[in-house]
Parts: sequence; structure tokens; C-alpha cells
Amino acid sequence: MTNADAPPEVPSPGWTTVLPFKGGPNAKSRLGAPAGLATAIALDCLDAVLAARLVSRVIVVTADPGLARAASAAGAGVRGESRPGAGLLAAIDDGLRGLEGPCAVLLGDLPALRAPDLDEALRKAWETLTTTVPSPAMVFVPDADEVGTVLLAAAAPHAMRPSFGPASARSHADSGARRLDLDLPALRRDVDTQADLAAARALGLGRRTREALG
Ligand SMILES: Nc1nc2c(ncn2[C@@H]2O[C@H](COP(=O)(O)OP(=O)(O)OP(=O)(O)O)[C@@H](O)[C@H]2O)c(=O)[nH]1
Ligand SMILES: C[C@H](OP(=O)(O)O)C(=O)O
Repeated sequence: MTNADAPPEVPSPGWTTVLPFKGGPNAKSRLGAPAGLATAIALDCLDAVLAARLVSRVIVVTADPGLARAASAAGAGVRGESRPGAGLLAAIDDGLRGLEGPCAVLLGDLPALRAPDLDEALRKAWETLTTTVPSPAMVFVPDADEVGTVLLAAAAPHAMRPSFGPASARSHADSGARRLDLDLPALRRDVDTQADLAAARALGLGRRTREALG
């Protein structure tokens, strides 16, 4: 197919993006990270989301007062957890409550993420949600290991059925979400372990994470 034959790009509207941050002393426990590193990873990810052109509103959900202050100072809307300690899915529910229009949940442990990566993913998400027949209710991007999920998106919050947790890529696919095939390694590089952190470093870490690592 030549460029002249390519279908026209579907313009994407602005997205509300929900970012859950656990924070506190138990954040990134598998990484064995000191609190400063977990916070740096979260805030680098937030910076990329705030800079994305297709993101019109950012909602951070966290029970961590320090992260809440930093996220608010950076320009994000911040919500506390209505049921602290109830876990990730409860926090995501808090973030999605009362939203309207296209919305995405992005997990907040992506320290190599850049704004153009997220823009490309959201553009593809909108195209897939609006032009695929039959249209999927949700789309998702699996993590680099193909086990977890980094991004889940829908045209409206009532269509969101998040099933983040163990093997969530499979759970989201089983629930009818369409997988987005994207060549965006930094978007898919979540950091759970030291090996993941080394892989993220090779892609290029955000400033705060670099500084936290010395
Ligand atoms: N608000 C909120 N965010 C959470 C919660 N659990 C996980 N998250 C966030 O969801 C994303 C993915 O979670 P994980 O990779 O399991 O992160 P984590 O729980 O800090 O890491 P581990 O302790 O190693 O499991 C990260 O951005 C976490 O901060 C929670 O209970 N509340
Ligand atoms: C929550 C989970 O994240 P992971 O623990 O795999 O980072 C997921 O991908 O759904």
C-alpha cells in the first residue's frame, strides 16, 4: 500500500488518564527499592503523562501524602484512596469515578516513558476503539513480559472493566479487550525487579530516577 492509499488517521480527542501510585514504604517491594527510588519512578512517569499532547486531564490516585503533594505541584489532579489498603483495583475505581469521555489507566512504574510514546498509544487506542468492527469495549497494551498490562483504555468510563493483577494481559484479553500492537518499548517497560530496572536504564531513564540511582 502506498501512502496515497493509507486510510486517513482518525483524530483522537483528549484523554483523561488515571495513574495509581502505591507510595509509602511498601512501594516497589520486589525491586527492593528505597522509598526515594519508588517515588522518582512514579514522578518520572507522571511528567511524561503531563507532557502528552493527547492527555487533557491527569488523575493520580494515591494514599501517600508526599506523592500527593508532588503530583499536585506538578499539575495533576489528585485523589486519595476511599478505602486505603484495599489495593490497586479499588484505587483505580476511585480514579475512574465520575469521569466522562475517553479514559485510560496507566500503571505508574514506567520510568523510561516519554510523552510521544503515550501519544502514539492513545492515538492508536482511539483508532482501534472507533474503527474496528465489531468495536471492542476496551483496548490494552501488555507489559514487556507479555504478562501484565501497562495501559487500559476505553471510549468512556462505563466501558472500563479493569482486571489488573497477576497475569492481567490474559485477563484483559479474555474480557474482550483488544490488544494494541505497538513498537513502544519504553511504554511497555514496567519496572518490578532489578533486571527490569536495568532494561529501563538501557532505554533511557527519566531525570528523577537517574538522580535517585546516583
Ligand atoms: N493507589 C494505589 N496504587 C497501587 C496500589 N498497588 C499498586 N499500585 C500501583 O500500580 C502500579 C503497578 O503495581 P506494582 O507493579 O505491583 O507496584 P508495587 O505494588 O509498588 O510493587 P510490588 O510491591 O513489587 O508489588 C504501580 O504504579 C503501583 O504504584 C494500591 O494499592 N494503591
Ligand atoms: C498490577 C500488575 O502489575 P505488575 O505487578 O505485573 O507490575 C499488572 O500488570 O496488572
